[in-house]
Amino acid sequence: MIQKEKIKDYFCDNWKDVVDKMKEGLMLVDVQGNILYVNRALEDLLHYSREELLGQPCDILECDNCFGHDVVDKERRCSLFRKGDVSDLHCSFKQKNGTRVEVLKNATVLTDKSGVTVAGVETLTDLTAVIDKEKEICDLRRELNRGNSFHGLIGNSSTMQQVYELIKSAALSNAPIIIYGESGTGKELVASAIHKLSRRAKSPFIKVNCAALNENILESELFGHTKGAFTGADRDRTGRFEAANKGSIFLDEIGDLPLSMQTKLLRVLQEQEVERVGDHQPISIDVRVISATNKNLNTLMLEHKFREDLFYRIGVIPITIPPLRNHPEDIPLLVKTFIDNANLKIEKDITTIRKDALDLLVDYHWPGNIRELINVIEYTFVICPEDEITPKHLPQQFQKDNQPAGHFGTPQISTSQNRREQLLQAIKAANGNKSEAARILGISRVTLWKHLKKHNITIDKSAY
Ligand SMILES: Nc1ncnc2c1ncn2[C@@H]1O[C@H](COP(=O)(O)OP(=O)(O)OP(=O)(O)O)[C@@H](O)[C@H]1O
Repeated sequence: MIQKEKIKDYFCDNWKDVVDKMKEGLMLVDVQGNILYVNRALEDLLHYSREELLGQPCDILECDNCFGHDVVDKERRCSLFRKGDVSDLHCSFKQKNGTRVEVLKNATVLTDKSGVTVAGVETLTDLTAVIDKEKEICDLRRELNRGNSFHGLIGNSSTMQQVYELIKSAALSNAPIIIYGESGTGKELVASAIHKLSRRAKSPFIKVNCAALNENILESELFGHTKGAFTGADRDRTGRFEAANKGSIFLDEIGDLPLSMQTKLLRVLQEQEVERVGDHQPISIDVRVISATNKNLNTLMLEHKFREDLFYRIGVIPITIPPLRNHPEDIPLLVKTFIDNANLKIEKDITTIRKDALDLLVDYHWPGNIRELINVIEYTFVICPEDEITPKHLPQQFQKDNQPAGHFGTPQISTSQNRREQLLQAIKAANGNKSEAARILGISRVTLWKHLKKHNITIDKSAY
């Protein structure tokens, strides 16, 4: 007991020394988002000294996944205090010299004994080494795929050859392109191939997911804003259109763009100028627009959810990517490629897939397309202890007593006997990382979390 008290006293007196020993960067902020404290690892990570940061608004660090601010009783309040906590958020911060560093952010709110909020604490884990490793894997993957791939797109069928021909001719023109295709068919890869083959290849390729950004921030994301344009706009910010100048902008999920933004986008495309929010000074831009959607824009237009004039403006060259079930002859090559890729990533030595297992994959209807096929191969890597994939290693929807596949046919955790076992194997393969485990299983993080709770599984991070 005495020992415990002593340790407690030690922590109370020396907590700063303790947090200075941490490998993760740590930052305390007050409710307005002003920096109260940073540890040594954060100084090292962002190349600022403690003195330079203390008292500054945390916006100085330009987190690209910032919680934002609310205004409560006319006072600025960091939105973390409304959200409560945030875990494993992949984001980037600006270092003092302007370079961005990728980190994993976790944050929570600290309250005193009476429940009054006192501060927010954020920890930042440097992802540079992980990203370097991913890049290495990507290069090796590219090397492996050379000869079999068209700018990252795999498939030699005549159906895919037609798509490649269309990409090549579309890349030569400057006209706006719209890419249609079901989810997981490779629309982003096609957009990036068009950019790489175009005269704009050396300029930026900027991606915007129109469905992922909330309507309030979409305008400033796309067109930028000036300091003071709205509460929380503490500095000028370049929009994505300006960032894409001389290059291409990829507007993914354009069918989800709110009507108000459609009108603004149309104006920008007509005038080839943007105006930052809070400023009426037009800025000329030279950007090639590539859009994509898995929605039927004709239906959206009939329902008055998509503007007809914008439809004609963005859809000068339509490219439709076929669903995987329309070119099953590509499946063996895709499977081989994804097995090679998974071997690099998961460090197993699975060399082949048995013919009966491959036949099952070729005969399947692939509602989630190539993304689903990748998930299936990664799933088999978790399950298969041998060097050959056989039907018993495939997920539930390929088993004889199969139940209907779930949304997009992703590998579902569905048989009660092996459910727990599957979860444990995926967690092990993911080294205890929940996002990775969810990805391996082809389910969302929230679904994984529910399964873990149901099966009473806790992840002991220290074991990895
Ligand atoms: N032909 C292909 N060859 C190799 N990989 C592919 C191919 N098509 C898609 N992929 C891979 O499948 C995954 C999904 O592709 P992508 O994100 O481009 O699909 P999408 O059509 O944009 O999907 P969504 O509409 O859901 O955003 C990615 O990992 C991508 O690399």
